[in-house]
Amino acid sequence: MEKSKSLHIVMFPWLAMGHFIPFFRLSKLLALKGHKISFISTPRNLSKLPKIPPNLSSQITLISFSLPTVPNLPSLAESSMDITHNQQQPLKHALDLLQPQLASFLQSSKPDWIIYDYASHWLPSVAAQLGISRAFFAVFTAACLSFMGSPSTLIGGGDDGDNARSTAEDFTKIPNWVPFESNLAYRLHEITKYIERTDEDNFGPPDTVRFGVTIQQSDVVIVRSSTEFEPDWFNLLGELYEKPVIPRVNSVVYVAMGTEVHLSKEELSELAIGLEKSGLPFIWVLKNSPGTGESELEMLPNGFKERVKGRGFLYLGWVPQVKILSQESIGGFLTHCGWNSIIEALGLGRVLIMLPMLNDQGLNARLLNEKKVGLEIPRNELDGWFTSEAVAESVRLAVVEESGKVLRETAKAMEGYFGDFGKNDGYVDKFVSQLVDYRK
Ligand SMILES: O=c1ccn([C@@H]2O[C@H](COP(=O)(O)OP(=O)(O)O[C@H]3O[C@H](CO)[C@@H](O)[C@H](O)[C@H]3O)[C@@H](O)[C@H]2O)c(=O)[nH]1
Repeated sequence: MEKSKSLHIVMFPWLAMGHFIPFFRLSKLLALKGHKISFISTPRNLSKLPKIPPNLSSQITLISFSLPTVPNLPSLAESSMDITHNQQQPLKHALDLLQPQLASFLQSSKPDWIIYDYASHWLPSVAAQLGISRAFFAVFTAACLSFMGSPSTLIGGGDDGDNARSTAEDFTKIPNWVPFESNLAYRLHEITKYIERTDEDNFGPPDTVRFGVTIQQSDVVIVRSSTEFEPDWFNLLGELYEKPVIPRVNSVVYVAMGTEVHLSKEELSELAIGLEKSGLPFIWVLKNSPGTGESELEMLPNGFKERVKGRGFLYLGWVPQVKILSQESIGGFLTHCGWNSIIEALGLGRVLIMLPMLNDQGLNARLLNEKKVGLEIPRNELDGWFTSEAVAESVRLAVVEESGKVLRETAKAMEGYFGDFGKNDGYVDKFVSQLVDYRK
């Protein structure tokens, strides 16, 4: 198995403890997966971070930039903790002046990704010009982000006049883009404090614009919350942002049936409705059907794509499967049980939801079922028929329900067998030496 490429990822949180901590935790999780992290902040902020665990010290580099001095900001202040509520804007002024240092760091180090916060709204375009992939890591709930609205609402002006908010009262109303019952709105006293700006606060754009531009110019938005906890809000957020919104818990189901299996229209439909009923986010790889010339995407039930918008991502054609499976947010793999796919998934400790169709796949499924690294979707033994309920229940059990915990843990333990590249290297060495001996 090819090891997924080790990435160089730059992290740049907003200057606040409530932001460094989740950014640092995410850095550790990514470093544990073998990726290199450059964590950028200012000297006093970096000194407040927890110690980097010894096993990750070679993976995470702390990069210190001095915070430029600006009017109205106390000299030693480097984070929101060090200042009053009214000094937030000067702190953002200082942050904005870090732009040239960030730009030259990115230019010289050429990372694969940069993960940033809402305040550095100038950073996505700097990264884009350098060809660096961009993720906004939002340390807020999907409900709060949905309440704030789409990037164009946040940026305001132009084409979004109807949704523009100008007075504090506007924030006490449930937004008209929320399509379901909700009581999510501010109380007047809460918002008055938030939108209050003092005279010296007029440097740089307001937070709404910082958020809007950051979201608009990112490739993906990572949300530090869970889709099981707030499924409706995650759905809405995907629609508002029109880009992948990745929850930070492992609940995304990756669905792929290899290169040879072609499902019938009826099977595709049952699978689609099952994924919809599961309520979980999913990434589904679809193929062209050589027989009919129709693609699987065209064969999906009417209205399905619209109903799962923002939660279900459908790809037609070839995708980098190992790269997708290695994403932190993947919670399970709905698979046809092709042996390559199984090795890849278990090498990354992903629990399996099995739907075998051809060749060795049925036997693979029996073996894997016995090993308790996943479960088979219940079928009619004679004709193989499965229902959307069976799909939804199996997916939920494997990925999120308490009763599936043992399957998830057993699958995770398989990383030791299939994901140990050192061991794999050892096998290859042994194999090569056997080849040499045999030739003698
Ligand atoms: O969009 C795609 C689709 C596939 N893959 C890769 O292609 C390979 C597919 O292999 P596998 O999962 O084994 O699926 P199939 O090619 O469908 O499987 C055939 O080959 C297997 C190995 O012999 C058998 O177990 C199966 O029964 C047989 O159908 C894997 O490495 C995937 O990661 C991608 O990277 N991107």
